[in-house]
Amino acid sequence: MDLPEYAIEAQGLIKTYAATKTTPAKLALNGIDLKIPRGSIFGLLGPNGAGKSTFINILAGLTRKSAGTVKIWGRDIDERPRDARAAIGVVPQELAADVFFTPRESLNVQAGMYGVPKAERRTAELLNAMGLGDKADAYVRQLSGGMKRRLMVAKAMVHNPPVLILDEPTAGVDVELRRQLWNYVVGLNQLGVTIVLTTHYLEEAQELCDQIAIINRGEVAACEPTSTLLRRLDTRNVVVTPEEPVTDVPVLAGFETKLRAGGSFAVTYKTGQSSVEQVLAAVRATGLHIKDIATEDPDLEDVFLALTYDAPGAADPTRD
Ligand SMILES: Nc1ncnc2c1ncn2[C@@H]1O[C@H](COP(=O)(O)OP(=O)(O)OP(=O)(O)O)[C@@H](O)[C@H]1O
Repeated sequence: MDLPEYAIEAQGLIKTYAATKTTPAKLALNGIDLKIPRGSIFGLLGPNGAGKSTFINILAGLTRKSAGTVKIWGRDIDERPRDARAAIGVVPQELAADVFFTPRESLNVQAGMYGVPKAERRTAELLNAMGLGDKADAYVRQLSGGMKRRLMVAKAMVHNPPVLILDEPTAGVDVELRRQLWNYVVGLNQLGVTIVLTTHYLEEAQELCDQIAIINRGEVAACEPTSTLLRRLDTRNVVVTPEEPVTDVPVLAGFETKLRAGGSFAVTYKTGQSSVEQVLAAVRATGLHIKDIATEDPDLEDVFLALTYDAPGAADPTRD
C-alpha cells in the first residue's frame, strides 16, 4: 500500500463559531494551510485562544469546519469521514475518564467502539506501556490525574492509528510522569506513528518536535523544522565569567548586559551586526579579566514571542 507523504494536510481551513444571544460570531481559524509530514513529531504552538484546539477538534470530527479541505492519512474528511477518523487517535485537553469503568474495561469499550476484534486487542500491552498495569482493575475515580491522562493516551491508541494527536497532554502532569509519557510517545514515533501535539511547554516542543507550527489568531505565523525556526532569531548571548565576580552589571557600549548567578553576566548581541570577538573586546575594554565564556542559542520562547507579538495584525483590536 502506498503511504501518504503527509499524515495531515489542511488547506484554506476556516472556522467561524456562530454568534449566540450573548456572544458575537468568532473567526477562530482564518485560512490554515498545514502539511504535517508522515513520521514526524509535529508541534502546534500558540498562545491561548490561537485556534489549536479548534484545529484538532476539526480533525477529530468534533467540530465542523466552515470552509477549506482536510485530509488525514490521505483521506478527505468530507468524502471519507469514517476512514479519516480511523487513522487518528486523539487525546483531548480535558480529562474525560469514564468513572464507572476500570482502565481495562475502559480500553475494551473503546476498542469495541472502533470495531477492533477481541483477538486483536492490545489492552494489557497498552496499560503496561502507560505504567498502568497494576491499576488495570482499579476504579478510574481512584486514579490520580497523571494516571487518568495516561489512560486517555492508551484509549487513543486502541485502534492502532498511524497518527496520534495530543492536545496539551502534559498540563497538570508532574515532571517525572511527563518524562514517562514523552518516552512512550517517542517510542511510538520510532515505530512509525506520526505525533501531533500542542503544548505550552516550549522547551518540551523544542526538545521533542522535529517541526513546529506557530499558530496565532487563527493563522499560521510560522511552520518550519525546529532548527530553522531557532536560527531565524539572530540574537545570541555570550555568558562571561570574570576572574573577579561582579555584583553590578558592566555597561558595554552597544550591547545589552544582564547579571547572572555567581557573578557572571550575559551579553546579548545580534549575529548580523556583531561578533563574539567584538563582545569580548568590549568586555576587556572595561578592564575586566575573563575567566570563562559560553555562548547560548536562542530558545523557542524567544522565537515564539518575536513571531506572535510582532506579527502583523497582532494589535488589531477588531479580531477578538
Ligand atoms: N464553541 C465555541 N464557540 C465560540 N467560540 C469558541 C468556541 N470554541 C472556541 N472558541 C473561540 O475560538 C478561539 C480559538 O479557541 P481554541 O480553543 O481553538 O484556542 P486554543 O489555541 O486551543 O487555546 P488554548 O491554548 O487556550 O486551548 C478562541 O477565541 C475561543 O474563545
